[in-house]
Amino acid sequence: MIRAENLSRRYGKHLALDAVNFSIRRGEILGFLGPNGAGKSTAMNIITGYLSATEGDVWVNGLNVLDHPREVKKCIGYLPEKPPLYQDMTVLEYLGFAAEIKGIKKKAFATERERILELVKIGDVSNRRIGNLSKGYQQRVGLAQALIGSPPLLILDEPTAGLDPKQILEIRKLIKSLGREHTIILSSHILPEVSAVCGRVLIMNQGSIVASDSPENLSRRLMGTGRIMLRLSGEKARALSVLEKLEGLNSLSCTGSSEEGSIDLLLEAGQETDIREKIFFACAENRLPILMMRPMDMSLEDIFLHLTTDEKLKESD
Ligand SMILES: Nc1ncnc2c1ncn2[C@@H]1O[C@H](COP(=O)(O)OP(=O)(O)OP(=O)(O)O)[C@@H](O)[C@H]1O
Repeated sequence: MIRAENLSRRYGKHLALDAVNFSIRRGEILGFLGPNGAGKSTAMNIITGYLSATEGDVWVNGLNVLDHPREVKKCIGYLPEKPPLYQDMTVLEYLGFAAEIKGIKKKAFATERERILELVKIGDVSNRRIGNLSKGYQQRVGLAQALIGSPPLLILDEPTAGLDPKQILEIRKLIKSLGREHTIILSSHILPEVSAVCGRVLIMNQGSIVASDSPENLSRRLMGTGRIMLRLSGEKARALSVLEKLEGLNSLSCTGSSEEGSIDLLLEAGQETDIREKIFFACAENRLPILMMRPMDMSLEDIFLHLTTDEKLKESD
């Protein structure tokens, strides 16, 4: 559905997008995830044709965005970070206006209007002035505008920004349901958002893509069995002397004691190294009963920080 090759964008001297490559299959819900300034909006604006790339190409539905701007725009429903809603118009007036701008005939719009109002659940406010609606409702109106003309591709820039927790859940649910009929790209700097909604995540940082995978695979890949929490019954000094001899162990520390006569330990091995069996046999041979052994999961939050916190970022903090 979308293919981007070597996309770069400079703003003056600043390289906001640095030769990124990605593609999106039809039917995917893809999340652009990254801290502020990572280049998410820039990438989205290039795909939609609102911004030109300094270098590189994007194809939407096989059409080069630069060569076929009108056709490409027709395939895309775009919800910018700050949707240009006219506060003095009623919802219906605004949607009619948006349809007109998209070149959709009045008759065609009239037939899809009810479906869209129903889909984004704004039928009950359709005659109210946009300026009087809550932020959540305004976001729905923005989404309704993007859905006019049934574009196969939806691009949603920070669709839940500024909403309260209840509104966030509702919009996420709505986006998920839209995913049945549309290919969707959404950007977010909120991790739970992308893991809740997206099938695949592109993690961006400082204009580059630092990871691309499903939320589950990202967790699995980085989680590994590298860090293990262990609770043993026995004496601390003896436990440490047995465990520190383990092959493949990078670090060992005692984190306290949560049961009488036991000791809690944190063991770290290399990312790809599974030392659980070694721990078991070493403890068994030395008569140190294992009360608990648990690999420590790396949350998507940890992964994100791991991938996006580098020396450059630390310097600028
Ligand atoms: N019109 C512009 N002129 C100059 N610099 C810009 C312009 N637009 C964006 N930038 C810079 O380009 C970089 C990428 O911005 P972009 O808006 O794409 O990031 P983002 O990941 O969408 O961030 P956010 O979540 O804050 O919207 C930032 O450093 C930003 O300051």
